[in-house]
Amino acid sequence: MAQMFGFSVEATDGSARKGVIRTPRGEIRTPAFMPVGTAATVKAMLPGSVRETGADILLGNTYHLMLRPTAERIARLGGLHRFMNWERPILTDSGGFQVMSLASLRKLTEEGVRFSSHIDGSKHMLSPERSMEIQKLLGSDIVMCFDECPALPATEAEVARSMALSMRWAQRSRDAFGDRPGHALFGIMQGGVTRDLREESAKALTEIGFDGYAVGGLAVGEGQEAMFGVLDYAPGFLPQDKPRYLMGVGKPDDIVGAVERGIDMMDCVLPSRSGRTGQAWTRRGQVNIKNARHQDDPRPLDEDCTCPACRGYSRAYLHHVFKAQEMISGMLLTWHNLHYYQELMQGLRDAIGSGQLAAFVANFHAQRQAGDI
Ligand SMILES: Nc1nc2c(CCNCC3CCCCC3)c3[nH]c(NCCc4ccccc4)nc3cc2c(=O)[nH]1
Ligand SMILES: [Zn+2]
Repeated sequence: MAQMFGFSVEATDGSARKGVIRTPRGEIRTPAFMPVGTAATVKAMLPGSVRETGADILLGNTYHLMLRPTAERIARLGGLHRFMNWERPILTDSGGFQVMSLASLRKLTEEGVRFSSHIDGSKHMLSPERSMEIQKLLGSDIVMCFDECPALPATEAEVARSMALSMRWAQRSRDAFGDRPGHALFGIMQGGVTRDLREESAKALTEIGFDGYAVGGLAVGEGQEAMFGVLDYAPGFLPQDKPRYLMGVGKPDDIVGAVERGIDMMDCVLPSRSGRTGQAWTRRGQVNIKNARHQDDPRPLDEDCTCPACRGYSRAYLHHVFKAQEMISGMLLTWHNLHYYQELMQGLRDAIGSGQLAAFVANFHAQRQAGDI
């Protein structure tokens, strides 16, 4: 029997679930945070270090890799896992979201999106079929449907039209994906902040049938309150025996709130991107290490953290290497942030497993102070 893709829920606490996704390349403990490896690397991290932080899976991207070095070249070299020396699961986004936020001269039609590369201006096209082909060439374990995420502000009519297009593209993605044992295809729910549209989108995706379902169209500027408002009902519209993936989220408190509302997987550039700019996330809140108040501070970022940055260095040192723009600065803070995010996920998994999520969440908020700590 070809090794399959499967999801099992081990425990629940309210709407939250603790589970595991089984893939031929390894297991993914949920709720899971997926570090982002945009250009076939989690910036400033070796793959072994990403694993040491506790990550079971990381993200790749159709848009960036199709432009450079191209999916065909990566396929010729043995696929993305071999290419970037990460043999565990990889999820790739379908490219639609990045085209709309990064490419120039974009032309959106029923067929797909024509655009010019933000790297060298060359002309490209993405469609459900081409996106499936690229993700297959990359060899990703979890493939995302090619969708359209409407930019805000958008009227309800525009959101409805965009959602309908994404549902037609979801069917075309499903048809083009074919039958690939051990590989998964996830649908992406759209519908903005409108309950009826979200329900309609969930129904359409469930009828097509996917191995997992993402909640898309959020974390696009609507704010945490509106996002949680949607998450109060949207995950419940999706099959409860399949993983639910909230795309592009988020800050630690966004993650906690999403898990409470039934989300199993999340990805965000925040911990790595902000780490490179000197922004550390800790259990007691944020530390902007470039702030002069840290230049004589002998304490670690976080006394309770066991990451290399916190065990080997003072805030004074981290402040220094950021001011001096030394490469080690981004390495240490990225490692710390990814380590903190994975520790948060482990805490959430343990709390759900022991029916203590409410207490965990209360303690999470009680420890956090506003401002720079
Ligand atoms: N298909 C698709 N992708 C979406 C994404 C990209 C998720 N990350 C992919 C990852 C692949 C590798 C390259 C990087 C991206 C989203 N990201 C956000 N918010 C991010 C909000 C944010 C948060 C922190 C910093 C910047 C932006 N909303 C999203 C909605 C959608 C969506 O509906 N459809
Ligand atoms: Zn640390």
